[in-house]
Amino acid sequence: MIGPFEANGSAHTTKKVSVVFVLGGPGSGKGTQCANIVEHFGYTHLSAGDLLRAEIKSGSENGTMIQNMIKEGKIVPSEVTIKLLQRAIEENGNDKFLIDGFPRNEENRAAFEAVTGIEPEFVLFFDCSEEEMERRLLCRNQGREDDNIETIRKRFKVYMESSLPVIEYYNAKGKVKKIDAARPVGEVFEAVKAVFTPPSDKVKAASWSFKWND
Ligand SMILES: Nc1ncnc2c1ncn2[C@@H]1O[C@H](COP(=O)(O)OP(=O)(O)OP(=O)(O)O)[C@@H](O)[C@H]1O
Ligand SMILES: Nc1ccn([C@H]2C[C@H](O)[C@@H](COP(=O)(O)O)O2)c(=O)n1
Ligand SMILES: [Mg+2]
Repeated sequence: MIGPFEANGSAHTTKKVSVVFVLGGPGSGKGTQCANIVEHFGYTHLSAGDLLRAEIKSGSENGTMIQNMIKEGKIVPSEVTIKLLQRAIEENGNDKFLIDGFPRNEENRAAFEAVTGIEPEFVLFFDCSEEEMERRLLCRNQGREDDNIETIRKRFKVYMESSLPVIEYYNAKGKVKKIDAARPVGEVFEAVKAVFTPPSDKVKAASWSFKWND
């Protein structure tokens, strides 16, 4: 467990949570793999991008600003995104969260740490070539306003310039679990499972297969 987490900024509400940041380029498969992790390991999936898109739909006062930034592939000010993440964590009964697509830049990272006091347990990093990510985004077909070639290129630039340094920051702290995400979905998930399976369970699984083959 990691904490303390003061979800509403008051000293009275303290929820201890365990957080895994899920990072990787646009289209690397973060959302796809998070759905599998939720099913197998009981985490709650919070996608920063999904929360921002829901905020646009809700007609909030920040909606137009968020929409314009997403269309330009830019990163929304941390204050806005952190509030949405805090609210989602606080309203959820679970204590294990996958935070997908956040922190996206140094400002996101430092502000989240300062406001919540949360250090991620580890960072799951989906490593994939730009060519493969571009192919996937152009086929995604979910009606996202930012899945057009012009915005995709801007998102890649922001990823290289602002998001990779955050991954490097956590790598220097020994917190990054890197996954080769260029393979088919099932193969990627096998690698992901190995990261989430406690070492004691891996020993049990190995001895069962030994007995089976006996
Ligand atoms: N390993 C894979 N092989 C082929 N296609 C994949 C793989 N993983 C995901 N996809 C497909 O690629 C597209 C992008 O995947 P997904 O939405 O999970 O990426 P993402 O990292 O969440 O992207 P974004 O940062 O834009 O939200 C989807 O259409 C998904 O079905
Ligand atoms: N921390 C974040 C996460 C996302 N956004 C904005 C900018 C992204 O291009 C867009 C889509 O995110 P995705 O669904 O691809 O993870 O949402 C942001 O500003 N800050
Ligand atoms: Mg996604």
